[in-house]
Amino acid sequence: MLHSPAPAVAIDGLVMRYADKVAVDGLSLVVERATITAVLGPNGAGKTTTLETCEGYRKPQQGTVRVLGLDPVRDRKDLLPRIGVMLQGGGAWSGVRAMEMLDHVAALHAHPLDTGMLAERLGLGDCGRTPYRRLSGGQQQRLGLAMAVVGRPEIVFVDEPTAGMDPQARRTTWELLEELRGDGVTVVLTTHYMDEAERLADHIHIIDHGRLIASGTPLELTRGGAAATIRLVVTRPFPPGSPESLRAALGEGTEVTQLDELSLLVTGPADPSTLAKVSRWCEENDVLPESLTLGQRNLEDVFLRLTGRELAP
Ligand SMILES: Nc1ncnc2c1ncn2[C@@H]1O[C@H](COP(=O)(O)OP(=O)(O)OP(=O)(O)O)[C@@H](O)[C@H]1O
Repeated sequence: MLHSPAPAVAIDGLVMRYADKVAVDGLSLVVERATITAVLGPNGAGKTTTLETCEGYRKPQQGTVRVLGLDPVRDRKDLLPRIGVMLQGGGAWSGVRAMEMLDHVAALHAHPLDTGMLAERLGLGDCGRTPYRRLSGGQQQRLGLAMAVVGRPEIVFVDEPTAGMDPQARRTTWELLEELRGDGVTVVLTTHYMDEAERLADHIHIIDHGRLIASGTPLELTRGGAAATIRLVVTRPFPPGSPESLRAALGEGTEVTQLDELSLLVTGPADPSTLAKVSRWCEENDVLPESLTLGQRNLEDVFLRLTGRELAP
């Protein structure tokens, strides 16, 4: 009987603690091969710890982690040549020149990509002789990405790949990640940027407090029939209890989340009847709207609704 290959990543009941701080709290998720999968979550959600466990840098304290069907700690030797890792801090020595570093990493692999072409592709052609510590933040990020992919890995883990990059560099990075997927490589990335996840990812796992709180394609996560948003911004702070009272006024099928003291987000049908109810509620509560904006529900709203927090970097 033919067996289908193991998923790129299979995490089951992972628990990771630092002293008595629980960083990952019973996380289970699967990443299918040849996808771009985004792990989204606010600061401290446990994303980096989870990735480091997949990369074999940390041993699961509870639960199991499998990457390409292998145990990242026990089978490290077999797995290492098959995975690429882009670390948040870059991972290069400060005095080494950019191209020397890339060539050094390439030499560790049996069938590396052409480093000159890869550097050119990522816009690093002009800074090949620049010492690592003199590269801009965005250049260091791109070099980190080049180092992660130069060995033609089957799966690449990229932690916030475009943090600190200008828009042009972000686009180049996205194109490279899409090309890798096209070649059958699995890309697992963490990001704070909703637009990045929405634009790039085939599948998104949202984690918060070390737990999986939602999972799906960008479309699955953002759809919800006529679900849309109304953003109500007011001139004076809302009276206490406003979200609850507005929710009661709007009735079933709507969610109200307070964004800050001057703005509320209503998720639900943004139809004339809901709008009329919002303005009637304003009148009855002596609240003067500064703006009332309609929008389609996006990932940012989904995240906000699930966690009550914005996903600010
Ligand atoms: N080496 C460590 N020692 C102690 N606590 C740690 C350590 N590394 C992480 N933590 C804590 O564990 C929790 C999860 O951290 P982690 O870095 O995995 O989250 P994250 O989602 O990657 O955050 P960020 O988006 O800020 O990178 C946080 O509360 C963090 O403070």
